[in-house]
Amino acid sequence: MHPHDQTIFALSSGRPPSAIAIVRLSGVGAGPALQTLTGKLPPPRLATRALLRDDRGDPIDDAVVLWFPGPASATGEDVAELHVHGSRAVITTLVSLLSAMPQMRAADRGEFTRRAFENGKIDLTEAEGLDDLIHADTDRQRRQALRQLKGLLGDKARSWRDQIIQAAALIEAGIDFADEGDVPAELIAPALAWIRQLLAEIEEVLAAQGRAERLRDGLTVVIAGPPNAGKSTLMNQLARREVAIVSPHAGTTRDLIEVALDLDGYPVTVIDTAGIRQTDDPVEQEGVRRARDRAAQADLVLWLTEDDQAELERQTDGPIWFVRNKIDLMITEQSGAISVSPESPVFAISARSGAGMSDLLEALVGFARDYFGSTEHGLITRERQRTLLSETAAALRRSIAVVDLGEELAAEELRIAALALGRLLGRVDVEDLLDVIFREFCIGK
Ligand SMILES: Nc1nc2c(ncn2[C@@H]2O[C@H](COP(=O)(O)OP(=O)(O)OP(=O)(O)O)[C@@H](O)[C@H]2O)c(=O)[nH]1
Ligand SMILES: [K+]
Ligand SMILES: [Mg+2]
Repeated sequence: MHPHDQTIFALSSGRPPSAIAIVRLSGVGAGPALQTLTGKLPPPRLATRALLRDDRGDPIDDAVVLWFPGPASATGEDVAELHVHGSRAVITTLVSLLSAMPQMRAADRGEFTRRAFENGKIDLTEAEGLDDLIHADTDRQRRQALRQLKGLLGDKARSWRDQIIQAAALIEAGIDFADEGDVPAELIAPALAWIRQLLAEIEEVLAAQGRAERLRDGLTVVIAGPPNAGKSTLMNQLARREVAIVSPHAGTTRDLIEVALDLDGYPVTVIDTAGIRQTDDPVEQEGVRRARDRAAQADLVLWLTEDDQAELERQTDGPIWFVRNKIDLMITEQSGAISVSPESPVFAISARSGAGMSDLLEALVGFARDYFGSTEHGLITRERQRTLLSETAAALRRSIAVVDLGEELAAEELRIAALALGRLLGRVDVEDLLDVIFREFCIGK
């Protein structure tokens, strides 16, 4: 336990006004605060109606309060929740009353979760899962975050760490036995077999990753092409609202315009760009420069033109789909996927009428499916986790490689492997890291 002398509080629900607002408190002062506001402590873990009063005894609000005495609470400390009416006036009054109480202050970002972590309620991978869950935009992201929150990676890491420590103990026992000469092979062989088995498991998890990290970040699709091709019109079609200005004037779009889409559960960011052409207008030149830059970093470029002879400008080594627009103006109106060659498909659409859009959307969903792959079993969702797991695997590999040179060297590598897993779980020297991780959280979480 890391007892904090400060009690923290925060508005844990969204921005007021709202129907109901939840103010959460954690720390030794949570009980006294509840008592001061309501006159008495309610029974634990039971939603209880109570009239909140200020320090002069004037009523603030008719509320529902909850009392979770520690350590059986979310943070491991005493926790109180005040469910009040979500008006700015009620919340302001409540916050100023709480702030005036001794040893009581507003919580930093993620501070409730940090206390839960410090009190051993969750490990670091679960904290990361919690953060992902709060920020999940799509269903697939939500499911992935929930897997992490359930501690699947944490459970694995804990079990690997315990086994590595046991394998190291086997080897070290051998070293102690062998006062002179070599450690008996009967002790080393099973330890080595065990390490190989663990290495294989970790490598399997590492191989399945990458995809899961992608799901966190999403896929970027850039719409590029010559001016007036209808890029902004297509953008609006995909977004199903008027995010970008459309006009017959060539050079309308200058800035990059982004929308976040949920394509069949996959998070996709679509970016509309300035029409690419030679121009003397310095503002438009800057727009063209940004368009080229962004296209070069895209996971997929939709090169939109209204002329099927048009030159495709290749700014990226990545995939480019050729999309011919304004087919409503053509005599032969073939719409949809014209060529289904997977490397360079060609589509014909009318961004204005929507003709051919369903084929294009279907192809985009297919692209997203391939890009993200099967994420159902991905356990790693962050660079931090991948780096530490790779370090673990590397140390295990080295321990196998050096065992012939000396058992002490192998045991040392195993300690390094166990340490990396300890960091993954947040058990060892991660103090500096904690600030970085929890700063990303919401206030009140
Ligand atoms: N007939 C027809 N007109 C279209 C279609 N798509 C876009 N337009 C028209 O083409 C003109 C240019 O459309 P925008 O969406 O502004 O084109 P843009 O590529 O974003 O243009 P810039 O931002 O200037 O590069 C507008 O007048 C649109 O209404 C289409 O499918 N059919
Ligand atoms: K335009
Ligand atoms: Mg435009």
